[in-house]
Amino acid sequence: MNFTSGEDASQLLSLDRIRGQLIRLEDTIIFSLIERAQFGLNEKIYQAGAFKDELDSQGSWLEWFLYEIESFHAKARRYTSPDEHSFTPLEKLPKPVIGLQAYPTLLHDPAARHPSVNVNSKILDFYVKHIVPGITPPLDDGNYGSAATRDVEVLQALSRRIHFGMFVSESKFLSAPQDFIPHILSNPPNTEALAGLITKPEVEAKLLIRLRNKARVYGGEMNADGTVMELSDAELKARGKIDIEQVVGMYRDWVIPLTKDVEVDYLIHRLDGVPRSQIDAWLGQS
Ligand SMILES: O=C(O)C(=O)C[C@]1(C(=O)O)C=C[C@@H](O)C=C1
Repeated sequence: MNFTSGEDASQLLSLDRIRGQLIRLEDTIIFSLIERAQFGLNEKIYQAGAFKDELDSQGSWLEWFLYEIESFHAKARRYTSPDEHSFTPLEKLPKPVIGLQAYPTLLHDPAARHPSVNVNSKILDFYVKHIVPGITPPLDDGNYGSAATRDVEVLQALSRRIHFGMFVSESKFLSAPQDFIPHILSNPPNTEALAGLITKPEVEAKLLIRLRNKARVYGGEMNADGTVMELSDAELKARGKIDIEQVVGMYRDWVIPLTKDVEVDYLIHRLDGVPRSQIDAWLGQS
């Protein structure tokens, strides 16, 4: 999201605007999966300690890549942007070399910074265990650097998409705080009721249809003369471009559920530090 476009918080937090970002990120995610799918699985790059002599580390080759790339990006202040979350713990990364940009305050700070809304370790886990083996042939082709470079790109895009749940949640909360407050204040917070309030089945259904169509178009092929080749989903998969079912399944089973977890985890802490007078004013709106 361009946070410094000069628009005010209510414009930036419009649900249509945020959903537009989620739709745009679908393109990034599908293209980066297509890029990764060119290479073999290269299982070794995900195994802890497989390169311990070369890297002097017990972590995996991919974790080393994340650390090195994120170290550079941290210097360029990437992780000071409210929609960016590093996979490497922030305290292990270098400080930005230039001053911080002034971002508008869109999120409730204590909720946005709460550790429970950072789901990067879950993203890394499902991506390595379920997505990479689903989209790549089970080969070791030695392209360890190329494969890990693409992995980092997919992971960064997935992380942005899923943590955008905080903006979705803030937008929904501000449009009807009186609906959320009783469930946040109940002891323990009523996570089921909160999940019910943020879930929009019709939006999810449209997303999965759109995603299938996008994956088919972006993974499609043309002849050298530019004519579009009519290929079935199975033929596309056989050509090794992208497995459409894997893309749709990844969103259905992981991306949407984790986005909802982020939304609910953010809401649970949405009233931390908020004065009682403000809560009463919100409740009085009903
Ligand atoms: O668009 C929303 O309202 C969202 O909360 C995002 C999202 C998604 O992950 O795409 C998640 C939950 C809703 O059920 C619908 C869609």
